[in-house]
Amino acid sequence: MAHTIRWGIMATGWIAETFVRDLLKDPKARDASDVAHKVVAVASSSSKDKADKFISTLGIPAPCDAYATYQELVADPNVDVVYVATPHSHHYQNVMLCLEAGKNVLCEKAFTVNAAQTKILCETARKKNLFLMEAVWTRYFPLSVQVRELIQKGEIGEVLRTIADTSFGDDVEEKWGTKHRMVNPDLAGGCLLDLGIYSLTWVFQTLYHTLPRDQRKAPTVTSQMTPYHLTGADESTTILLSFPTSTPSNGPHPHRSQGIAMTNIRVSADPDEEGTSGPQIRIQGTKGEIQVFGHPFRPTSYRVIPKKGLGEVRTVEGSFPAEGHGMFWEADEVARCLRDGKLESEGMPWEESIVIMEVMDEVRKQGGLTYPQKIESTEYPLQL
Ligand SMILES: NC(=O)C1=CN([C@@H]2O[C@H](COP(=O)(O)OP(=O)(O)OC[C@H]3O[C@@H](n4cnc5c(N)ncnc54)[C@H](OP(=O)(O)O)[C@@H]3O)[C@@H](O)[C@H]2O)C=CC1
Ligand SMILES: O=C1OC[C@@H](O)[C@H](O)[C@H]1O
Repeated sequence: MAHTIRWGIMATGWIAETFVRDLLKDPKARDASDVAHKVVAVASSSSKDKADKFISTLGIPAPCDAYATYQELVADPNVDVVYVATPHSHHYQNVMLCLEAGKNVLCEKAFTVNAAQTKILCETARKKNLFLMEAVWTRYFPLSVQVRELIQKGEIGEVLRTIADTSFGDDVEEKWGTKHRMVNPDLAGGCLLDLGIYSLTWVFQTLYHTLPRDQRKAPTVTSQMTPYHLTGADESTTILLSFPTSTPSNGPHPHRSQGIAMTNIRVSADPDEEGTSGPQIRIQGTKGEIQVFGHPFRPTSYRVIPKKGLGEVRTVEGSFPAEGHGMFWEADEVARCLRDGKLESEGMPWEESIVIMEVMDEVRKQGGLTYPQKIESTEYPLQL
């Protein structure tokens, strides 16, 4: 019998729509018979009409309540878990609202504006015995799980370097202007928090998460940031991460590993959108390399290249069952965690979200990027 969870959706923007479309797909199409999803409530801070329209446009089956405030959503006793899909500037206030009301939460990336906010959210969830997860959906792709398993099995030896590039070649002024959340400092805009997080995801899930917990150590960070001339938010950021020595499971000598995480919204990592530029992620070990193709947030295939004489090159294609976007895998993880009484997901533990937020804090410090005091604040409640 499938364990069904009842979702409340906070906000009706682009990603909320994409996530809900995936929630409505039949789990059997992705071989998930143990969990199921229902969308029972949607809230829009703009108007009830907007929530109603969201429900009808997406064809969410009745009963599904529409609310004109987020407060009403978190007070709904039918909601098991809230999906927070507001801009990152608002995550701290919105997640606190959910937790204070006793709701479990899946919150979009970037989790918060800074690490201090993330720490308080995790502490609050722990105290209130509630589930909380940063929605880093890519980690739950079968492709990501397979890549992590290959690394842990020693397929490419000791992994010493990961290079990841999440970059869009946009006409920034034309496409994003000054008000869009991608570039608007009032909404914690900039490519680091929006896209750089995926490059960091690949660095962390290959060089950090694959180690036993007691060997995961925060990296040192060196970085460069280029501000967007119209708003000051970053339009380009490059980070060099150096992970401290850990005892390798498959090699005799302790080594440091390095990650290079790049993001840019003015030059693309895949200009012709055909993959001609090669992989956007390269994971390099002493016995070979794994290359990952497609956007780092939505990878489509990977290639294992053993060192000469150690085996054959092989390519593994991913797939998106039922023509989904790929967000249902993280939703299934939430359902399983709730079913099993877990407060956090092993795939994206609180501790790792905090370390990654600390890295981004340090990168912003080095690059001189600060956001308005209101959205950096840990005060709650605060009207933004
Ligand atoms: N996992 C992924 O692949 C993606 C994740 N994201 C993340 O999701 C979040 C939302 O992004 P996205 O859906 O693209 O953003 P949108 O601008 O499309 O939607 C954000 C929604 O948040 C609500 N909102 C509440 N307060 C504000 C405010 N002050 N300004 C703007 N919107 C507000 C609005 O919904 P309402 O009026 O209904 O309350 C709005 O529609 C971000 O944190 C982003 O990083 C985004 C894209 C992809
Ligand atoms: O999380 C994201 O992934 C997909 C991108 O298009 C989007 O800008 C970003 O927020």
